[in-house]
Amino acid sequence: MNAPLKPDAFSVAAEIAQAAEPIIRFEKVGKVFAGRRGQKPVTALEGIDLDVPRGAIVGVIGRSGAGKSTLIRLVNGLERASSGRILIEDEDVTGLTEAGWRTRRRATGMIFQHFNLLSSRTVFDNVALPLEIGGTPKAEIAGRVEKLLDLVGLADKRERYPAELSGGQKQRVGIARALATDPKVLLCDEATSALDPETTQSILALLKQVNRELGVTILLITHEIPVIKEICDRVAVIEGGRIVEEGETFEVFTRPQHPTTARFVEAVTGVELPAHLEGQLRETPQAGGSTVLRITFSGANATAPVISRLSATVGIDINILAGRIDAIAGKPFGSLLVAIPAGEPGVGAVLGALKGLELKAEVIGHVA
Ligand SMILES: Nc1ncnc2c1ncn2[C@@H]1O[C@H](COP(=O)(O)OP(=O)(O)OP(=O)(O)O)[C@@H](O)[C@H]1O
Repeated sequence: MNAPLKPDAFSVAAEIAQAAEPIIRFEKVGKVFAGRRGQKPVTALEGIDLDVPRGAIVGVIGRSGAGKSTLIRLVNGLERASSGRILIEDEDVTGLTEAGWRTRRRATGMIFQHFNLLSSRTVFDNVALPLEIGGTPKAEIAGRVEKLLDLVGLADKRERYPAELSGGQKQRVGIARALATDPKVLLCDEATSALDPETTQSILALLKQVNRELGVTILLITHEIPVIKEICDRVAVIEGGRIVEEGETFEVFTRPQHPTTARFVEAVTGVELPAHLEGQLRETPQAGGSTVLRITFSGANATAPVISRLSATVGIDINILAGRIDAIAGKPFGSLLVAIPAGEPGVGAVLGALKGLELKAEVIGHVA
């Protein structure tokens, strides 16, 4: 009898390839809307190259009119690409017929900003709808819907109508309905934009649970950077119909390359000087004054007692002016603004010690 196969280098590599394999791939995708009544055509998307790895949560962020809705609508056939190709699970969907899309959409759930529930149907019947349309037997539908309502925490609301629910509860129904056909991909179109911050957090936690526990890949579009920070493994920044930056959320947030990205992430990573000091900031050191440094922490360093270590190493007083520590895609990241005595040896010694601790530091100015 053959010995059971052990994992070898090849199967490990295959597993890694599998993990990175895109479930959705955009290849040079463009979308031009024909101009209406003598208007010029509108180029909504141009040269979009984007991979959505299987099992990941990928966010696309951009301002109003950047092309986000058009991009996500291409993935379930609500819009058709004008150029390029879109592959879903290796199937080129660019030229699919409407009948082809009907089958394909069963593998792609979608949730919406305004929930799009049927007001005349109960919670149970809203969730059951995609299964009824797909011809699932009634007995099977009941079991499936019960499970989904348990998952989204609405088992006790099954006989309620949408008008009797809060926004967060409506979105939970939307999520249950989108998962009814057991899709591999969930598309989220500004799913939390109509919700208050606390409800947003609970819906994001549910989406993360759906991703991690059911293995559903999530592609979401949003104009809210906290949404990306909270749950996305990867982020693409879109502007004027083009992706201007794309990568792992933590990398993009901590080292933004494009000015648009920098502006977005500033809102969640930036730290500002107190107003009374901001006005006093000068480019040159002031005699007897202080130098203001921005220190950036990430990963393991973000939770280390850096300031006390630094103070002990260089033997000078470090005054904390402002700071923020947060988690980006689950990893700690922080910024501190500190003041140290101006001139040498203080500044040089502190910068040297920070480098030794693998922390990023920059002088942002001087105060009297
Ligand atoms: N059906 C359409 N016909 C003509 N132009 C369109 C159509 N749909 C979108 N556009 C245009 O395409 C561009 C991108 O629009 P899109 O709705 O994708 O942006 P968005 O980033 O989702 O914006 P918002 O957040 O405001 O919804 C805009 O200039 C928009 O006016």
